[in-house]
Amino acid sequence: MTLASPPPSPASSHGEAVVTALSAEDVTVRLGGALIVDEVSFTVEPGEWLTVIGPNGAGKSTLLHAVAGLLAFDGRVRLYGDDLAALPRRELARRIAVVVQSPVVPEGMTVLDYVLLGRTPHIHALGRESQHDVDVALRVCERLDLMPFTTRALATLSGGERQRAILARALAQLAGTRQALLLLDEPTSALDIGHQQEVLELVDTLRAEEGLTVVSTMHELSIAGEYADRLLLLAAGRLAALGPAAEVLTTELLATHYRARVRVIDSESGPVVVPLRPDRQEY
Ligand SMILES: Nc1ncnc2c1ncn2[C@@H]1O[C@H](COP(=O)(O)OP(=O)(O)OP(=O)(O)O)[C@@H](O)[C@H]1O
Repeated sequence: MTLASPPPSPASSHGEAVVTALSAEDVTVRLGGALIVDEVSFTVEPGEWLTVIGPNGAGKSTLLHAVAGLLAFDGRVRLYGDDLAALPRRELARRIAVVVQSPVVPEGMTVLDYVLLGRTPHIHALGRESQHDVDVALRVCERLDLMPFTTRALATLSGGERQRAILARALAQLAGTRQALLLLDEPTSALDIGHQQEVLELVDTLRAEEGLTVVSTMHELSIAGEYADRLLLLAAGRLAALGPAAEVLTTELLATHYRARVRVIDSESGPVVVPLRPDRQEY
């Protein structure tokens, strides 16, 4: 069953061979006169999961919003070779779905109607959603175990259920779209560890099954390292490190950029970051 983008095509819409899903070149964002993101460059391959980490205020959300085309920036972002600045907004909305930290949810809106909002870029101006759009929304709800909640107001859901509904809207948005990108800003910040796992496993499954390319931000470093193929460490708006978790989650880098004293334990699933109390040498 296809919910999101089918496995990416090896060619861009211009016909040339393209292997990179997302390419950011010298992305720079200024807000209120301040330099928030400073010449950040990176690439993400189709089906890859890149997670941006970094201390509070480093510019993670700002970078994600720039890549989503939601913020003005200098530099260049390409989506499967297509310059983001040249893409019509409607196409952008079909190809990039963003799950923001606290989305504005219309009061009283049911889960199904909220998920259907994801189909907006696919509906003709002044048109209504088609039966196909409703079918897509229902399939996504089914996939995310939301069927018992479709007629419930979103506001009445628990944090974990609501997070699944927000993800469902994003997946409904990308359904049937080739060369799509899922951007997740702190997708698990309000969730307990069980629900964190549930949401992240789901994204990972969809990535494997549908070839979704994912870029997220996250504070939980060990979990970020466990799910992402690579981590991008952002510090004061600049790229401080980029690579597999084992290369980025080091005591030295975390001490320098987070001012944190931590112990990094190697485990089967990757590095586990444990805070070290000042009066303790070891756990
Ligand atoms: N409109 C604005 N004008 C001026 N500064 C802004 C504006 N919006 C955000 N900032 C600043 O940009 C910096 C980066 O914010 P951003 O939300 O991108 O950081 P973050 O790394 O996602 O932080 P956190 O981990 O705390 O969520 C912060 O210092 C914030 O105060």
